[in-house]
Formats: sequence, C-alpha cells, structure tokens
Amino acid sequence: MTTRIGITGAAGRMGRTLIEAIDLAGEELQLAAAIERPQSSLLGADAGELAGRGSNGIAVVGSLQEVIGDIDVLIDFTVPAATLANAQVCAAHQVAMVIGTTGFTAEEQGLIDSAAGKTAICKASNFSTGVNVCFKLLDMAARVLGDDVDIEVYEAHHRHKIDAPSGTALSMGQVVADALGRDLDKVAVYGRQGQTDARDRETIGFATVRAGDIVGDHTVTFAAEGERVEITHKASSRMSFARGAVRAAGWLHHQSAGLYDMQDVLGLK
Ligand SMILES: NC(=O)C1=CN([C@@H]2O[C@H](COP(=O)(O)OP(=O)(O)OC[C@H]3O[C@@H](n4cnc5c(N)ncnc54)[C@H](OP(=O)(O)O)[C@@H]3O)[C@@H](O)[C@H]2O)C=CC1
Ligand SMILES: O=C(O)C1=N[C@H](C(=O)O)C[C@H](O)C1
Repeated sequence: MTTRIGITGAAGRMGRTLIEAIDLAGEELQLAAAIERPQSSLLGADAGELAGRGSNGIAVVGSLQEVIGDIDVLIDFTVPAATLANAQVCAAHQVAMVIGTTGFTAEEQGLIDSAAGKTAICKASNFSTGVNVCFKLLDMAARVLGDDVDIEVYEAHHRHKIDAPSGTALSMGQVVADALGRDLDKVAVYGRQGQTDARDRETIGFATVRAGDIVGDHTVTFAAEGERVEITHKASSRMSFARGAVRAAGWLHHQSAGLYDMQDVLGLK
C-alpha cells in the first residue's frame, strides 16, 4: 500500500533532507505535499528542486489545510508552536503524524498526548537508528553501574539550534534516570558555574555546546573511581534522522490512534 507523505517545514534543514529521503525510499513511500509558512517566499517552488533532487511536480503550499486530504502521514520537523497547530489539523482529519520537533514544555507535550487520542502519532527526539540503539545501551549501563558512578550528558550541535539541552540529551537523561529510579526533574543539573560544591552522586549533569555546523554529537559518561564508560553517538549527516522519520511514516500509516516512538518502529520495546 502506498503511503502519501506531507512535510511541514519543507524548506528547513530537515525538511529538505526529508524530501531527499523520500525520493531515495521505495515506491511505496511518496511525497504528496510540501508545506511552508503562508508568508514564505518559496510558495509555488518545486519541492524536488528545493531539495536538489530535480523537479518532482510537487509545489510548495502555504497551508496544511489545503492538502490534508491528499496525505496519509504528515512529517513535521518545525518549531513547537507550528507542530502543535499541525497536530490539531491532523487529529481533526485522522491523518497520522511523525513529530521530530524538539523543545516542548510539559504542557505542550500534554496537547500532543491529547491529539494522539484521535490519530496515530510517532514522536521521537531522535529518529536515527544509532541513537535508538544507544538508548538501549544506556539503560543497560545505568542498571549495571548503578549508584557507583557519576553520570554526565554532553551534547554539541550547530550554531542555528534554538533549544537546549537537545531533545536527545534529555531523552538520554530520562532513560538513565528511569533505569535508576530517579526523578529527572529533581536530579538534573543544567550547566555549572562558580562555587558549585562537590558533586552529588544522585545528580545527572547536562553540558551543551553550540558551534559551527555540528550535525549532532551526544556522549553519556558513567564515571567511577578508576574507570569510566562513555557511550557516544555522532551524526555526520541529517540523512540519518530523515531516513528514520520516513521509515516511521511508513510504519505509522498502519497503526491505530495512539502515541508511539522510534523504539516502537524499530521493535526495541
Ligand atoms: N527528532 C529528530 O531526529 C531531529 C529533530 N530535529 C528537530 O527538528 C526541528 C527543526 O530542525 P531544523 O530542520 O534544523 O530547523 P530549520 O530552522 O532548518 O527548519 C524549521 C522549519 O520550520 C519552519 N517554521 C519555523 N517556524 C514556523 C512557524 N511558526 N510556522 C510554520 N513553519 C515554521 C521554518 O520556516 P522558516 O524558515 O520560514 O522559519 C523551517 O522551514 C528542531 O526542533 C530540531 O531540534 C532536527 C533533527 C533531527
Ligand atoms: O536541532 C538539531 O539539529 C537536532 N535536534 C535533535 C535534538 O534536539 O536532539 C536531534 C538531533 O540531535 C539534531
């Protein structure tokens, strides 16, 4: 069965890579709509040309409502406000939605949970297979190393990224906190400066770097007296995220309403 895919934020860094990833996927996954803001100067542009793949006959439009009847799944990598508005449209029309946007508040996440009561939503802070394997490795490392180690999460991204820590870093912290029975809201330390006192072992530290064109680096360090374990993922191309999101779209088309993540898509649960 063919899955007709729409992309919001089609001209963004991820949007363009997603158009390319769909073009490279099998014939069962087809780009059916490319959406940008109503004010975008790119309205009417050919989406394939935009992604450097040559003309594909899909013109960029300025409204999701305009094309919602033409798609089975929407892939959205934009900003929280746009994603939430798009989730309402998808829920109202029972169109499935893949959400890659990061930086939601707890309240905003609640709105996505509500939309998932009406349609199938797959939301992940990171759609790369490698990062999702790392989530499993982190769970194992935290359970074995337990309370004998200090745990620190480091992430580095390009200078254009607008949220921090990255969604992936927060997910990594959550996996580790869950494995250790800790409440991440209580134990997270976001950066340090000045007279900090000695480290409390219960805490999970986060460090953020923003520089140049770094696609996405994540390392979780488990540091004990005399040894340390480091689990690292480095993305060198956005195609690693886009390929996963497109795979998720094909999978989600066949699911009923509910909230899923990339671990569901990969059968890692
Ligand atoms: N889950 C994952 O695997 C990954 C997640 N991400 C996340 O995806 C998101 C997008 O990243 P990236 O592609 O680098 O960002 P970009 O800024 O390159 O792209 C964002 C897109 O969203 C559009 N947009 C922004 N604001 C609005 C709005 N209010 N209404 C409608 N459209 C809007 C932008 O249009 P305009 O240019 O006109 O503002 C642009 O097309 C981020 O949250 C990032 O963290 C990124 C990579 C992987
Ligand atoms: O903004 C990005 O670029 C990325 N964002 C995601 C995040 O916040 O974790 C995933 C990836 O690391 C790239």
